[in-house]
Amino acid sequence: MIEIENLRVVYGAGALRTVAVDGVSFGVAEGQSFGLVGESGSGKSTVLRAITGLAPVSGGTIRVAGREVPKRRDKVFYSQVQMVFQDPYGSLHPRHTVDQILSEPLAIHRLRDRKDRIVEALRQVGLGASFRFRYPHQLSGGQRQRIAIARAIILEPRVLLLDEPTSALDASVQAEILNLLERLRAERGLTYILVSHDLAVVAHLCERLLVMWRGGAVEETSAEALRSGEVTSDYTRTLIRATQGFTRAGA
Ligand SMILES: Nc1ncnc2c1ncn2[C@@H]1O[C@H](COP(=O)(O)OP(=O)(O)OP(=O)(O)O)[C@@H](O)[C@H]1O
Repeated sequence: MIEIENLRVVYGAGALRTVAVDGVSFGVAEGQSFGLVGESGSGKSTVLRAITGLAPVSGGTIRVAGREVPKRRDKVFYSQVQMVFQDPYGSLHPRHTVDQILSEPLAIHRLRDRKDRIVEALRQVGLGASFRFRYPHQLSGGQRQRIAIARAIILEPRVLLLDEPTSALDASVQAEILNLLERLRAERGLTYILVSHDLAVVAHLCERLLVMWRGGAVEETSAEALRSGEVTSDYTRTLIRATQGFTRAGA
């Protein structure tokens, strides 16, 4: 479903030039959940932003469902690929109701039956129809993230790019959102790429993952190998040790 080959992303120029991602390659089969892990600044978010057209790709190729993505991502791309960000408050327009927030992608894609689609998307994320008339500040953090997920699935995409989707939430709400994401993937055959600094979250949701360091790929491995410690690189071993609670959560 997704093929990334030799991806390179360079921000800025001159003294401000930063090579954020260099020579990263991986593939994700349809229906699979793939994790990107690594310390802060390793380039995880940049990979997602490059796929969705929010970061400057200066080398390599990105294919979605066999098609190389066009330089300017088009409607076909956004009907296949949607992104969920870490901070649901920042990503939802504060003066728009849930109805307006969920209507926007439907209007852009000229889809009919908007009310029915909105009520159905709310149902899918476990919220009732009355939530249509609320503003983001009238929602809890978990409900806001459910709205962000509803907005991402309302166009019925095949791929969700999840950038730290539970990091801003309390532990109990985190678990609810992870369960919701797992259920949606199972029901809809969605393909996920999940960025998280939390190895327990990645091991819970993903079968395979790529460990990144300073913009490069350290190793591709499985959640199973993470849990049992059967990884090949010293860096991954250090990352496992540094992640507090991982052994507990993964045990
Ligand atoms: N818009 C930008 N302009 C310039 N440099 C950027 C920009 N966004 C990210 N970078 C740089 O690119 C590198 C990778 O950042 P990125 O956000 O992808 O890392 P990350 O692994 O997702 O980290 P975190 O978990 O802290 O978000 C960092 O050195 C960062 O400073």
